[in-house]
Amino acid sequence: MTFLDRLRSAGRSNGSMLCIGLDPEPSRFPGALKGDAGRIYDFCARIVDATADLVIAFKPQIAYFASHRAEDQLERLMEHMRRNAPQVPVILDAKRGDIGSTAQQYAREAFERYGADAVTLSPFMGFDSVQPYLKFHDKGAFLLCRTSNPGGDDLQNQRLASVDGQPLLYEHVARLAQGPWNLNGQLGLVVGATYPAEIERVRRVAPTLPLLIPGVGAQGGDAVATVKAGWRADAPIVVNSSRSILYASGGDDFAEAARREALRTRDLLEAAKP
Ligand SMILES: O=C(O)c1cc(=O)[nH]c(=O)n1[C@@H]1O[C@H](COP(=O)(O)O)[C@@H](O)[C@H]1O
Repeated sequence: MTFLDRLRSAGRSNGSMLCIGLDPEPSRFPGALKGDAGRIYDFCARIVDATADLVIAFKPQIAYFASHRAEDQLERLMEHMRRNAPQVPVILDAKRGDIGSTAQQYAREAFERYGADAVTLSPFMGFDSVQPYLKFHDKGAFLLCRTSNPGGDDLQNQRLASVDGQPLLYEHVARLAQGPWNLNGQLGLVVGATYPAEIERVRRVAPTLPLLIPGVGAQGGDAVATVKAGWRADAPIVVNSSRSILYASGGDDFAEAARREALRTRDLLEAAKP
């Protein structure tokens, strides 16, 4: 089964395009867990167990684990998700990007060490920095295209006078991912929910790619406009929300509160389908 098949299957069975981002920040943990980096696994596993029937994917962000020397807890969490939510694909958010020989190591880290189904990558260093990930044929890779942050403008919105049609840089990334770089149909794109008009422009260039769309919830992206701009019956969109779900409650009911917020967000997204 390819990554895209797994994504479609989870989207169908859970009736969802919501992805929950696992960005554990111990200082924001509730009750007895507060401040305890040794409980990152416990916190995330509770969230996963409370929401696995509501999501199209989970997206752990590697920095939230590595900065606390908690890679072992990320390994345990990946195993936990494989065991308890095997139908839900896991996107490791690592935003890697390096020369081929180093990229091979990053690919092994994501797909062999952590067993992720897909990874996020920066396309800045070009095709040979992406290719090592594509050798894992059943895995996926999302290339940063039009990111959700304001500084995304600095480079991604530059016009490329040297390329036919003079596209913006992010449109060129979308064109490469839809066409020549997508050797085995493993690529997707990251576009921010904070810029729905740009999602529409990306969709014009990349009509069939899966889109990972972070920025609803804490970053204030418009969930309804996002779905209207990006949703296609045959190309899944994966709309990520992290903080507003993880920290929906600061109390011991955090998992139940996360479930309520996930349900609300899932239903809001589903209702916006054209
Ligand atoms: O690749 C990403 O996931 C990503 C790309 C992007 O353009 N913007 C963005 O916020 N993200 C990630 O998505 C998550 C957003 O978290 P919240 O703002 O708390 O929902 C974080 O893990 C970010 O690192």
